[in-house]
Amino acid sequence: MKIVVDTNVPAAEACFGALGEVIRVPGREIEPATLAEADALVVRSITRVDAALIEQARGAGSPLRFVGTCTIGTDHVDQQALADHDIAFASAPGCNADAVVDYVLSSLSTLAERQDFRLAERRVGIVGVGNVGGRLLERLTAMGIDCLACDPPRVEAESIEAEGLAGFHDLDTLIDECDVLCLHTPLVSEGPHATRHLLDAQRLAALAPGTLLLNAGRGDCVDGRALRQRLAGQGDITAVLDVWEQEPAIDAALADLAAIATPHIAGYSLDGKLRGTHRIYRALAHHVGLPSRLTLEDLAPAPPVARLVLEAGLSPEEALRLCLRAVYDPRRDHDSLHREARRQGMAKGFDACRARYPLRREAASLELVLGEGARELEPLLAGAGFQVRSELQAPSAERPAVR
Ligand SMILES: NC(=O)C1=CN([C@@H]2O[C@H](COP(=O)(O)OP(=O)(O)OC[C@H]3O[C@@H](n4cnc5c(N)ncnc54)[C@H](O)[C@@H]3O)[C@@H](O)[C@H]2O)C=CC1
Ligand SMILES: O=C(O)C(=O)[C@H](O)COP(=O)(O)O
Repeated sequence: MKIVVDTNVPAAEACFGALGEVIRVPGREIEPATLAEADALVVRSITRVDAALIEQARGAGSPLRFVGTCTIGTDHVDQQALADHDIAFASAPGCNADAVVDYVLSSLSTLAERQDFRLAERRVGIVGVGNVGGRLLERLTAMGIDCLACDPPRVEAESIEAEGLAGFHDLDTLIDECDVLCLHTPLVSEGPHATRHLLDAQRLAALAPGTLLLNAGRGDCVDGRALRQRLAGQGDITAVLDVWEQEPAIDAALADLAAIATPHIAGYSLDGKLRGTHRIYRALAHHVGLPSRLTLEDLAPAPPVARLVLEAGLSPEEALRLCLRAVYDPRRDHDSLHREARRQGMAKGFDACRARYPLRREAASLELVLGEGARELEPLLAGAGFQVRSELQAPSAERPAVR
């Protein structure tokens, strides 16, 4: 079996090599000719697996019978076209959701320092309460932060009482009542809950001065032109943008105006990427009737920063920021996007940052040991997703490296 795999998929040789011959191809270079002899295709989100790719590959005799994307989002895959050609499909729901939540928490904490506010005094609106938004809601609530949630498709599909969704609100209520708006919606082009330009010019104009807008869903969910105009004109709101229209050739002027601008890496923890690879490895093995013996734990190395000891002297805000930055500091990715864009132009720079992404682990991989004087930080830091123990307890027997 020949398996074409995007070069940005980690551990592909270890996983897919056990099932067949692995052929590495950069995601943006995958075209019909690449699939001439491929039985399986494994991508991330930058490869458009559309009807044209499938029809031309099949027309030229490609034996393709499986496509897997090691990502949460599936908007780059035309699933109907795959079904029409009897090609199986798998994705990796939730694989990097915790990494995105780390990104959000660390970005908010960084802006709280820069703009001198206390996160605990802000109300956060979460739009799209699935794997990412749901975990964000859980962690923020556990940290004692007031949140409002918006997810009309869920409210419509589920029984409100049974699922405890009574506290959900519509988007315009979040816009009116929240200081921070976090977007975690998929890109849906059609239908009653379409998300393309969900934040359009009108909604962007309705954001109160001082609002902090964070988009880590899909770039097309926000009207980038209107956002650029609001930021350039009034300059009274703050934007944290990880996703963009027309990646990788994104609007450089918008990137300059964003307080934190990153190249679609919110989910780029090693843990998240390995979970994605491993899910697709298992799906492909199942599809071809082979055993999948490798476990996720086989793939993940020990985290480089395994433990921090906190003693008295830090405010809750300082402690939170320090611990979040020990796993992820968004300023690094913001700086590297701007540096690489200056060096090689935006499109190449954007992709270069993603291709050479430094090692990053998730909050759950870091153990925090609280000394006597730091005990009161426990609810905040455990709520933020760290493993927390007090000095007097025995060390935890086993570290959950990747789950
Ligand atoms: N920036 C990054 O690196 C990453 C971005 N993503 C993006 O985040 C999206 C969300 O990820 P998950 O939470 O794992 O997906 P999910 O499918 O678990 O949840 C998405 C939620 O959005 C809701 N939704 C759909 N349309 C909506 C609308 N019009 N208004 C409000 N809510 C709406 C859905 O009902 C669902 O509950 C992915 O589809 C992907 O596009 C995911 C991972 C990494
Ligand atoms: O999982 C998703 O959905 C994402 O957005 C990915 O984390 C993005 O990673 P790439 O596909 O751009 O490598």
